[in-house]
Amino acid sequence: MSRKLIAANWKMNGSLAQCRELLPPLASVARDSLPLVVCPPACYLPTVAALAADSALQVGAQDAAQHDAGAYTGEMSAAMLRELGCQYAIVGHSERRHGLGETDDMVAAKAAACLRHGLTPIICIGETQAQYEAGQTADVVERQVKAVLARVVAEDLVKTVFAYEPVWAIGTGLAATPEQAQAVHASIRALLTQAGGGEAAKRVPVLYGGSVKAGNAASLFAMPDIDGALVGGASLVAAEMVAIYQAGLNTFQLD
Ligand SMILES: O=C[C@H](O)COP(=O)(O)O
Repeated sequence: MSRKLIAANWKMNGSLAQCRELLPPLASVARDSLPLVVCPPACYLPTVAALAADSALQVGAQDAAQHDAGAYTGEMSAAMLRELGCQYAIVGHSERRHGLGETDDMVAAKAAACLRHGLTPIICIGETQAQYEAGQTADVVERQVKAVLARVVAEDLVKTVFAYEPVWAIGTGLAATPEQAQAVHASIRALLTQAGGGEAAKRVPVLYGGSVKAGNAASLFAMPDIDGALVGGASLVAAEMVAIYQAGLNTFQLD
């Protein structure tokens, strides 16, 4: 299995009409050799799963509860998301960490809940602008990765995906340079090696997110430790998302 992967995070955008407009072009280009995961708002998951059904497209949620069931109004469990047709769930997106107060430990618990129910967690990590300017990127990323490692055993680590998303690059049009992102990705890979041995380092995709678009995707994908992208704004434009995916098909060495 290739460790490359590209995911679209629609955030709180879209409509039923947009699902019907955005899915067919993606379904027609998606290949098994490079997983393409669409993460719409939860209410559109059944529609997106139905539209993806006869293609190689895969479906992901934007969040998953840390608990399996109970009195947690508004939450959706990993098992429920599986029933809706999800194979993946994003956890720990910075908009939830910083906007909704999710802690490192909550994010790690969400990743563990996904793994208990056969969902692949796409675990987001990354420093804020203030942390970046204070030279704290390496420490922040290490702390966020280690919180996950404290809850996920090495055997399960190979079933995860990490996404490095510097908060200052999200939705700003100011992507990290390929070299900046590569340096952080290499440090994440080193942490995975320490925790899970060579197997985890070899198999866990480490995606980059933050202002990825058709124009910069290929240069990011050319870096040895950048295994794909978690795309926000550009994923709402079918032609952009198709072009980003095609940059992956053209740049990555796929099995
Ligand atoms: O999950 C996606 C990221 O937050 C990136 O968003 P963006 O591509 O709009 O910068």
